[in-house]
Amino acid sequence: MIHIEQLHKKFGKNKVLKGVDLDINSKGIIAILGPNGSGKTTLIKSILGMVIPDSGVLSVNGTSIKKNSQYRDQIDYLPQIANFPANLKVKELIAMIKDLRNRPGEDHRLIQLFKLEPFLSKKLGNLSGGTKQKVNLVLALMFDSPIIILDEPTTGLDPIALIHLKELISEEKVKGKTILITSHIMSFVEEMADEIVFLLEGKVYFKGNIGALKSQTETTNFEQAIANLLTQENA
Ligand SMILES: Nc1ncnc2c1ncn2[C@@H]1O[C@H](COP(=O)(O)OP(=O)(O)OP(=O)(O)O)[C@@H](O)[C@H]1O
Repeated sequence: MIHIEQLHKKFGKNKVLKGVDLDINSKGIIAILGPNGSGKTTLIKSILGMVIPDSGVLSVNGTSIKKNSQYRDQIDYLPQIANFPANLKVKELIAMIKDLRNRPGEDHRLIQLFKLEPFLSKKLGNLSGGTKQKVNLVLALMFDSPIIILDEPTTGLDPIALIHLKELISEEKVKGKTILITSHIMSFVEEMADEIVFLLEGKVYFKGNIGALKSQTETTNFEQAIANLLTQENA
């Protein structure tokens, strides 16, 4: 489904990805974890064609993504920081994105779920951070694509919205989708993820399920297991 081989990316002298090898063939929820600045967003953006790697192989569904943009229609993406045009109204942005993707979207259900009706005629620049994130989620989840990539989806959400988000992600998983998620909220990851990919020093340092991670790091506490991975690296 997603095949990555020896992916390298540097920004100036900053070598961020230093030979990432990663195959994602399974359906379900894959959490991409790693310390701040470890290259999670860079990796995600490389898959999306938003960052051009310096070298390496990257293919989605068997087709190299080089000079190819068609594959992106198979992916729904939630960016970590949504830079919405401040003067646009929420309903105008939703209509614009539906128009751009030229596909019907399930926006009404998501608007209802996140109780966004009172905000539809408000300008994006006037919304709170959490409300902006709910709009971000509507835009990412309203299309029915087989691959979903969510960069820090829980940011700013209140507990009710977080419950709805978890339900939505679980529904997509049941439909047989592949869902890549980055998050620093370990309780969220432990509850949701089928598989962990841990980036460190520009490479995939660990890939496996939570049980394997816990046994490798000799702890039953997930947060501690992640901390132990880092200590193992420094040992
Ligand atoms: N467009 C860019 N130009 C220059 N440096 C960049 C650019 N994008 C990312 N970087 C650098 O690449 C490194 C990795 O950033 P990235 O956002 O991929 O990390 P991350 O693992 O997603 O971090 P976080 O957990 O903080 O979100 C950082 O040092 C960052 O400053």
